[in-house]
Amino acid sequence: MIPVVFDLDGTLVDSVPDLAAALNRVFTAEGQAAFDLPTVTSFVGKGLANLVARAMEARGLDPADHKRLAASVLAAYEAEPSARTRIYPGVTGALDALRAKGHPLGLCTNKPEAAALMLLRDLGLAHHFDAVVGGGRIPALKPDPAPLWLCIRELGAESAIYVGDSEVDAETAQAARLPFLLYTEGYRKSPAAELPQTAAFSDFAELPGLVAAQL
Ligand SMILES: O=C(O)COP(=O)(O)O
Ligand SMILES: [Mg+2]
Repeated sequence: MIPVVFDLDGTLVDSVPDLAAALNRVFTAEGQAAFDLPTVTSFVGKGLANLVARAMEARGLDPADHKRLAASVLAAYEAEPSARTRIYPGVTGALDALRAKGHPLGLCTNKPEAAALMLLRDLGLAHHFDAVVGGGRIPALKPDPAPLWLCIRELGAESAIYVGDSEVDAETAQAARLPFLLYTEGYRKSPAAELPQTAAFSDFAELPGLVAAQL
């Protein structure tokens, strides 16, 4: 049975409140103003180091401080990755239904892998996934398709259906030439119709049917 591989932030979970808490803890300690949630949301998608770079740019900080600030934000995030993070409605039921049909499930996120694993464990999602590839495992990040292919290989497969929420995910699937199912309620910046996609859904109850339609 073909595997289904999921993105994490903005697809399975709304994690921005914890990302914002970690970012703001470090930035306010530096004497900088805190960011609101929509602004932090606009920084998400290409990993935590990139999120910190975008935040530094917004506050006009010296890029020479990036390594130090990125390490501080990662430490703050790893200390509390899940307290404010919520699973989107219907996710658990959809994962159960796909597994019951025999689909191996994978997770491919740009979030640093250790933090992603902590988050999955804290929210009781870890047991659903047969392979998890996060940021830092290999040098490449999505939209480079290499992390997605690594996840698919770890599932013992040569193809998959990819499910994500963002421009980065759509580009990743396109580069990999794999079917892409777009979750429309995540952190996408442009209109859903503008992203290359196989199909889109706004409710996880629709996902098992959409996957079945690809077979
Ligand atoms: O960490 C990010 O920037 C985005 O993470 P994602 O790949 O799970 O959406
Ligand atoms: Mg995402």
